[in-house]
Amino acid sequence: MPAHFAPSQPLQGGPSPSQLGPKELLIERALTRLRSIPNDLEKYTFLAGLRGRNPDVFYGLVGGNMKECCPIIYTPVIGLACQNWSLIHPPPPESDPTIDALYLSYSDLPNLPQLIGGLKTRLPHDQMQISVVTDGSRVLGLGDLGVGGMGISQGKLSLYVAAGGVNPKATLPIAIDFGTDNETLLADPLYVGQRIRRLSQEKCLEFMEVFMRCMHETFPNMVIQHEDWQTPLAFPLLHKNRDLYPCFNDDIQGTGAVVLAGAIRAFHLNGVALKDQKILFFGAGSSGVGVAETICKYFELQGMSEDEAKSKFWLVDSKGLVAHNRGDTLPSHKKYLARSEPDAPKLRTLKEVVEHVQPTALLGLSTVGGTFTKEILEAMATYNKRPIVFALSNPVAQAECTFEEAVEGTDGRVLYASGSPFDPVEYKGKRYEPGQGNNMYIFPGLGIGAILARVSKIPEELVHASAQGLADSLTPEETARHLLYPDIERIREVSIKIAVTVIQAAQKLGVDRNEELRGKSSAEIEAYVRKGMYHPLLEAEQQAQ
Ligand SMILES: O=C([O-])CC(=O)C(=O)O
Ligand SMILES: [Mg+2]
Repeated sequence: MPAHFAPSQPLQGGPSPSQLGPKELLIERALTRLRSIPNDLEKYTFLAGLRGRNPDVFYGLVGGNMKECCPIIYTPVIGLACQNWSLIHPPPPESDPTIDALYLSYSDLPNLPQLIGGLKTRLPHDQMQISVVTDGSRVLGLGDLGVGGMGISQGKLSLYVAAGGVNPKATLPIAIDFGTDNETLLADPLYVGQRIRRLSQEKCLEFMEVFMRCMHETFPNMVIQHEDWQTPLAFPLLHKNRDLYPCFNDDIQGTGAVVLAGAIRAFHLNGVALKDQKILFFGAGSSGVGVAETICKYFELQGMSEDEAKSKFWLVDSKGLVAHNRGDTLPSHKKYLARSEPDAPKLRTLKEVVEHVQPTALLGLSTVGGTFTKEILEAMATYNKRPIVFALSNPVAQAECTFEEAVEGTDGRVLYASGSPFDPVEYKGKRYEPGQGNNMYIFPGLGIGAILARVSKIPEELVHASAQGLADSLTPEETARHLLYPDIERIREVSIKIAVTVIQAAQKLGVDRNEELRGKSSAEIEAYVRKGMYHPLLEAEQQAQ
């Protein structure tokens, strides 16, 4: 498939929205229409169409109604959209110069310098700020969805705008078609990607090396977010590029940071000293290992030696406890936190490991729904006054347990977070509120901070700073309610706080290139961040960017 551009959909006839009243009225009308649509996928296509036709109204609507709109434009409904991408993705009209989606494939490799270089004149904003790039090989917990991964790139960028205040014109979603190993897509004549098997890891990395170089040469200040790459590509991409370009992997580092922030709160609330925490991970892919290593590093920063910090972690994968003496060859990303105790090879199931370790915290990043059974939850409640249970796999059906199951299994004592949204629960006459440990709390703030500081790269310290910024962003009222994360409706304020923390960390490390911000106080940096943000309700000429 050659590179092609899929611009936003033009309005078909009729008066333009600007003739229909002020933006506030258009937003109210769109919200009323949205609420009248009974089907989730139709709600998604309605909002995607609105984003193309009138970004200000779309972002005004989303920004003012985060709780209601996020589950549609993002997890979980975005998963459904990616699964149905061939039926719903907008066709690429030749004439519209606005680029809303860029598809590339391996056959573009010889022309990448011209193709990417040429974007500079074709894109609507000469200062592109952020791109989210996927190959769709591991979309949420849904597996290989081929070019359907474009939905994720667009969904993440919508949150960059709504939550992080990035100018929508400065965002570029990219899906790279390296084929697919999804049998259903391979057999589907309507599939919009190439119906070929996935290319080798070597070919994908060869392509990505040129891609990253061309992107950086064309847009030197652009932050690139790698999203939903399967583990064997995610780690090499991160390790090869993190010291060369301003880039990060959202599943490894963004998820790592958001879970760390929730864990900092949970460790405080369960009242167990850090040195006595025992953390068990179910799932040892890119997200599981990314989160475990982020929390492990935090323990070191809190004064533990590396070995002591590592001793607090257990990883479980489909073969049981991850251990050096298990008898199989461990992939490199699993080695760092692999155990060595002599009885490790005997522990083959999650239940066996839970009973053996008696963890204070059980974190699920397995993509296998329902694996935190009633028995396991009840066991966690016998070991702990306040058991920490994070069911982080996405979307909803992949969550290791629902919030209701966690509350019932622990008699209401659980400290719970999930990746996808769950409703509050009434149990024995009391109302309980879940936390949503989704990287959406991190990447908009980390990204806008990195963009505004014009960082040359994104070292791990910046990721840790974003987690700290998030953990510090709860209001006294949210803290009193024992919440793990702030209210999602405040996500812009939270992102501003994270951005300031990230900018200051970048200055401390000397990876910032924005001289205008050097020597400024927190309050001055915050004012700068606020001023640099896109506000959908302001007219174009009032926008700073
Ligand atoms: O997109 C989300 O909701 C969180 C995430 O990165 C993933 O599950 O891959
Ligand atoms: Mg992801």
